[in-house]
Amino acid sequence: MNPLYTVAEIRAVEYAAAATLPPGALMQRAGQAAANAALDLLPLSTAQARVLVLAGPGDNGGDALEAAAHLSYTGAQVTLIHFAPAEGRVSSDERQAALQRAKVSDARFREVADASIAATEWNLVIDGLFGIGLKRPLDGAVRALVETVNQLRCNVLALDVPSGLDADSGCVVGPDGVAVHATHTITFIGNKPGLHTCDGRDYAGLVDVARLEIDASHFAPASLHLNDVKFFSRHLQARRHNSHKGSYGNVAVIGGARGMSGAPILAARTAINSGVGRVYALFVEDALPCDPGQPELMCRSAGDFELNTATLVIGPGLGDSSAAHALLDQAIASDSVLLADADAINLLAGDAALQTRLAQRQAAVVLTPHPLEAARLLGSSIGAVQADRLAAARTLAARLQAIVVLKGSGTVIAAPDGKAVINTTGNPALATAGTGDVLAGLCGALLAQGWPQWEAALAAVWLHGMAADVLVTEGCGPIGLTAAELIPAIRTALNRMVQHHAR
Ligand SMILES: NC(=O)C1=CN([C@@H]2O[C@H](COP(=O)(O)OP(=O)(O)OC[C@H]3O[C@@H](n4cnc5c(N)ncnc54)[C@H](O)[C@@H]3O)[C@@H](O)[C@H]2O)[C@@H](O)CC1
Ligand SMILES: [K+]
Repeated sequence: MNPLYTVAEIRAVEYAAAATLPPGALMQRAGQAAANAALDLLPLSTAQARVLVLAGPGDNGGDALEAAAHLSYTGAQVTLIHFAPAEGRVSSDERQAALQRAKVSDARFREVADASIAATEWNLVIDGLFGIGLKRPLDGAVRALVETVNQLRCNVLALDVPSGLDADSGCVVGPDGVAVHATHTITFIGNKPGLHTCDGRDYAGLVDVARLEIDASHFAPASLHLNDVKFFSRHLQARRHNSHKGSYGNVAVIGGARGMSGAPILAARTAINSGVGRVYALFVEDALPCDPGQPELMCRSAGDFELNTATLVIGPGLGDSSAAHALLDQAIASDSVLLADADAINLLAGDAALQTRLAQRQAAVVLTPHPLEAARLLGSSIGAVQADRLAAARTLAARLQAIVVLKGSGTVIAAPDGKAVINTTGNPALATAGTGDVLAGLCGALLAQGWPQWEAALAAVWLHGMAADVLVTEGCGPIGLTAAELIPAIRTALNRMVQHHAR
């Protein structure tokens, strides 16, 4: 189910597989797969197609050379920019063989200066500059070339990884780095986390995996996957006729410092629209008498509530007052399932003893930090969290013995045992105020309806992103989508999924 592999794991598979195959077989298969992917992106009559192939100094360049030779035999007009290995470095044997094949093909080798890159109407660019062997930021002539290619308006097919992107972390390498902006990526042997999180989604475009016919026995079990409905679909249960509101749990959202009452309202509205039997909106200060837009919510002062009677979603607009701190303390001490978001995470970051007690809780805990909140908890910086989002989420999950949902492009969900998932739904419409409150309310709703914490987190993140994706296709975003608009879209997505999956 959509496993993801680190560079070290891919190298191990490659090493084991290569030992059982004729020399060069994997590169030849990669080149053939790349050519096939390129043909899918070209006009039917390839004779007129102009293809620019960039071949770097390593084996990623070898894949590009193989692909260039194949494409030239289809009649495409292939221009090849070839970077030889740096002085003192030798080509692998398979790369040398690929170079010979490209040289005897109809592909035309050109220097960058003679290729009229910016002035030509290319049908496709193939990026085979660097793959998983990238070691440092792109600079010099290669950087200038990538900047020129990024100005072109045609499709760009990256081989294995868009050059300049780190395959493990999804970061563009370097403080002021550049990377190829691909519209499509064909990645080899196995899928890679860096194509799906941090900058990855912006640079990789549509990702396809070419396994290169490697036998399954060479792959170790993966601890990292892309999110998939199959991971949580068995919890999408049809409702029984003989049920009542007590059958679907209680959620209490705790937050709403002065001036911040919208945050718990958004979370609470999401919870009631996601199927919870009873939802309380609890305010640390100045409780609203009711929510006229959602009168089903019970609005109360947080201090008067018996915390053991509901799944607790604490944090939206909670603030950092001593009353807020005391509420978090009591919530952690309660026996209830607990989701901590936003200000609850900030308060936790400043109180090591509370973190220890959170880690020792018997009842389930889910945390939903964005990168800054995660950085506060880790005592690091946003830059450090984003540089390795998987490590940040896994470290927090292990330390706090909680499911951690590290939000952002390619949200990472991590468990204390190290397993992790990267989400695939969602889009930049979610980069607006209140969407985190909606996610917290949705996840709390699933927890209150009896979902285990891991599956609740996976489903909540998936549905939240899917609702945004549907709204964008309807023209409600990505510009100007509001968090409240997600709520009915989440309800529709949840009901459709239950209709589809439940027995
Ligand atoms: N070896 C094999 O069996 C296979 C390799 N494959 C391809 O090989 C790739 C990995 O090949 P390599 O390990 O040679 O690595 P790359 O081709 O990604 O690049 C490594 C080369 O680039 C240099 N380099 C790294 N960063 C640089 C930078 N910023 N500026 C200038 N030079 C830089 C390195 O010194 C090295 O010479 C994969 O991504 C994949 O595309 C595939 O063909 C599958 C099979
Ligand atoms: K590449």
